[in-house]
Amino acid sequence: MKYLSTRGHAGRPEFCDILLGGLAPDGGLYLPETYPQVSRAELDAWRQLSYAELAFEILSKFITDIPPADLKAICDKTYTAAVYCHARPGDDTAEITPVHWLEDRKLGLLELSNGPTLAFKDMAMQLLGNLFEYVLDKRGQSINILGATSGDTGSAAEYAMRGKHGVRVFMLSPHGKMSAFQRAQMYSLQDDNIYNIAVTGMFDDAQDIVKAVSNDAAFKAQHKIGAVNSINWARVAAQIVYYFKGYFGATESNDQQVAFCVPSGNFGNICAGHIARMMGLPVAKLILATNENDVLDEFFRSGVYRPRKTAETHVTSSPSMDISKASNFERFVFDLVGRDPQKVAALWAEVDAGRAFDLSASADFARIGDFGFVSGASSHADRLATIRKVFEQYGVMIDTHTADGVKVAWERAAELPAGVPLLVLETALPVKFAETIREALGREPERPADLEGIERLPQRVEVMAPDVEAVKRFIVERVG
Ligand SMILES: Cc1ncc(COP(=O)(O)O)c(C=O)c1O
Ligand SMILES: N[C@@H](CCOP(=O)(O)O)C(=O)O
Repeated sequence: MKYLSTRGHAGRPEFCDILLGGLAPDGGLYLPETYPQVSRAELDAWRQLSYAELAFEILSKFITDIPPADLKAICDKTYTAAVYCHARPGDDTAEITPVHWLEDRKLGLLELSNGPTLAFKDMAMQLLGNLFEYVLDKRGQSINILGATSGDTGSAAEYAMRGKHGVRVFMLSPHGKMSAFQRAQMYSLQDDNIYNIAVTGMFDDAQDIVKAVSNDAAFKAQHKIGAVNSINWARVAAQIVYYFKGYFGATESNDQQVAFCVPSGNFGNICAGHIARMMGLPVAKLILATNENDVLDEFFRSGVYRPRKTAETHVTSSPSMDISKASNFERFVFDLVGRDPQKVAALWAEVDAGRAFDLSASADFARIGDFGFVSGASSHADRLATIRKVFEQYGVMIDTHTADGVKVAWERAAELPAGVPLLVLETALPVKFAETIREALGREPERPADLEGIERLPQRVEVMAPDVEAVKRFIVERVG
């Protein structure tokens, strides 16, 4: 499988090169030259598979430069019940990502947050940790990962990369904007290969720094800079598996369709759903849910993409979705405009100059319905009401991001064809956002025993202005 850049760069790398490279040299994002298709016979054969087996089948379609036996071993090593051990009490722990029905076979949660850091990122990030180690060992190389987090990517990446040979992680987080639990998860790590930098800005400032460093080809090559954010295709590829697993969990036959509602920020998770649908997974609708930072909801309703500036980005009680410039949206727009890299490059020249673009009158936007997206937004009050309602009606405690999803799912469910089950992707567990859970329910969230007292551990973090050169200096001083 060869890959191309959304902005047209001529190289046609294979998977292992883009795993280590992250962003394309022209600043675009990598996508497969064509989306592999899944046949009915494959769907029939895959229905019974475990998560590890399914991941292997799907990833084999995208990764053709790792021998199948090695890829199988990496999937088996990654997806074990011991790693995904934070299941909701009473759920089938052997299944790794079970569906927890709220309304029988109608509305359910796809439990993706049972991994080490209690967020959906773990499912993909644990695989990336093992893929990096495998490829670096084979090539005798090392990598310095520069990442940005609004709260969950950071800890998921750091837990996945701790102790991996040849890997250092430099993670930028928004100073003072994450929950106490999220800060503790990252900043309490004392491993030699983990560096936390809190920037005095929002996630988008941190992500801009990551892209600026990555776009400095000489610095990137000299200091072996890599990425773990969903700008790295490997993250999106690993996230595609969620949708197939969710489909099999929610349906009884491959004649059925399913719908997904996805709490969204950087558009990485739902982008994987879009690709699963393009591969032939029977997905009736992809429902995108935002919080008060509603740039993406605005686009799907109006055709106008208007990234907000830092000062206009709200600090909310679903902080991991406090994103106003969604990196992966570029991947979707590439498909929307007929995979025309010149059009994408022109649109992102506007975005990079701090401006909006408007596709509302274009023939491309006229086809938006073909992609199955609908959207909605949620507020702090909605979040509290949804957390309460789900707890009172179904006895289930959900986190603030999942609550944004459930709120929008309820709003849009009536538009689905009759009999289509709707899964909300559970993107984190409630203990990560205890303050809001207390506000909603007047009680403490459930806390896994192994994460008891994490907020009291000593923390190690460097606070810095959002300055590309300062971040580069920090890296150089540590890697030599
Ligand atoms: C808990 C949670 N929910 C939702 C999101 C949004 O996902 P994405 O950025 O892939 O759209 C994130 C961030 O990735 C997250 O951490
Ligand atoms: N929501 C994420 C930020 C987006 O990160 P990505 O790695 O999925 O691109 C976070 O919680 O850090």
